[in-house]
Amino acid sequence: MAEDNNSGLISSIRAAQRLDSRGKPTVQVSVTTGKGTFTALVPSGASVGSYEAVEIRDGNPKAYGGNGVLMAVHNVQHVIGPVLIEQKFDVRKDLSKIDEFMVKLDSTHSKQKLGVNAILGVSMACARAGAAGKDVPLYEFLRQEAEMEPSYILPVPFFNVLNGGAHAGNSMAFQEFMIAPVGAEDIAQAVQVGCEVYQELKKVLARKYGPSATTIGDEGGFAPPITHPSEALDLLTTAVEAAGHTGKVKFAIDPAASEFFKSDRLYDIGFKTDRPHELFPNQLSDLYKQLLKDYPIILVEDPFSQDDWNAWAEFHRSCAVELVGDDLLATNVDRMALAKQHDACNSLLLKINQIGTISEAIMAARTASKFDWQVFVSHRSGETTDDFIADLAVGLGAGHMKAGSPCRGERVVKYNRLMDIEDELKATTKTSYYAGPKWMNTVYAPYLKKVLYTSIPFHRNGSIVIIIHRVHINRTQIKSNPSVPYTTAAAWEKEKKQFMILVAGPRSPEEITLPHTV
Ligand SMILES: C=C(OP(=O)(O)O)C(=O)O
Repeated sequence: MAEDNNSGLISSIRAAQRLDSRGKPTVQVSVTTGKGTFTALVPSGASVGSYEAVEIRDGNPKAYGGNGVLMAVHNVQHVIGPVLIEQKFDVRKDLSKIDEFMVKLDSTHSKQKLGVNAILGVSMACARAGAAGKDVPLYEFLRQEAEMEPSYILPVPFFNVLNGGAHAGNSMAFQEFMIAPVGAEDIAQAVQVGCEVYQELKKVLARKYGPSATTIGDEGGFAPPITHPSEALDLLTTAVEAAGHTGKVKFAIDPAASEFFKSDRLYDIGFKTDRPHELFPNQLSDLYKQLLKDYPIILVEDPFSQDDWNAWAEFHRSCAVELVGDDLLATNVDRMALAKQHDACNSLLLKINQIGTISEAIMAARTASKFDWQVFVSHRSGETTDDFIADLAVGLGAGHMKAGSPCRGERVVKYNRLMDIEDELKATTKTSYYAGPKWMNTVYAPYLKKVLYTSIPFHRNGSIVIIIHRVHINRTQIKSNPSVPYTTAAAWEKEKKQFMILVAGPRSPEEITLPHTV
């Protein structure tokens, strides 16, 4: 019994200043229990939204240009650590209590007193210690914390292969151009497809712009000398074709529009050049709609600034695409409630350091489910070699995750972890599947009433295809059995009398025509 207690009780919490992928200091936290010592590293963003929790930097110009995090390290070791240990929390079952305790200890809305970089490190390390205490993998621990179904969805990886915006020194205003191998069979194949397209893209860029165009941005994507988004999407189209993966790969964009929003409601997509190119929200919206028409884009993140509610709502009303709120939502349930009121989006970008504790991130994911939104798990541009978010994406059954390009250690560590999890799950009798079209339930829109968990809706032959993993029927949550997907209209015809399902991704059933075969 004593040993059992030791598995969950914290005996020490230590912190140290380490580096992130931009060579900027970050916080490392190590939590020790009877099961060992469990360490976590905290990520950091560049395009940081106004509603994010606040990280503490020392501001001493003589050390790391003011970016040191010794104060946050001090807060972990001398403020949070001692009182948390005193509480005798059991990390196996008390993660939400631990997180709540730290939130109260900080007492500010944005965690600016102790620093989100201090609090998050403790929360992550405690989750790891909790998993070890329960003798389960981290994804399983997080799944239980989130009270998810006991089946495992391996997320579609969204590789950010062309970088712009605040993440690269080129003239491209839009921050991210992602490829999503939705047509792969499993994670291993998705990673292979992503890598093959990435390598072809490198050759295409070298041929077109010379070898210097293959230098990379903060997230490991290339940063060629291009300015218009259609140039980027043409390059992706060519690379996908050259890699022989046409049809298997869809695209996603993150303009990160708060970065080029000007106070007078204008967006300047020339902001990285000496020639301003200012657009009103409706003009920017038209540009996106044209891109959606011309390319197989299945997801758009932050197309407008974080407070431009009208632009978000209008775009959401008029476009059948996964519309993700990043700066807009800041992984914050209050912001999510506001967005729901405005009907501004249909998907949550989930970044753990935007909110600052794992329990609050899980609550944001659960709130997204309640709203019938998608959850898109995300890294930060200033990442670390910590692979925590791969387990989180599986634990939450999020269906998709972005962690940059398949290049640079801090990015590939997440994709490698997903492949490890997949291998591990395949070796068990547990139900697991890749959130790609192999498991697609293709159904007729008029019969769709409420989907709780889908993968990303995507276009095929001019129609929108939705993968349904979990649905609500008369308020009862049921799982679609992944081994028996509704692959034909006839199969669905049989089931539709029992199932009333509502489309979560696209705007409304009326706007959708679905094909009836996979
Ligand atoms: C990952 C992103 O970048 P950053 O971490 O700089 O916010 C993003 O904007 O989605």
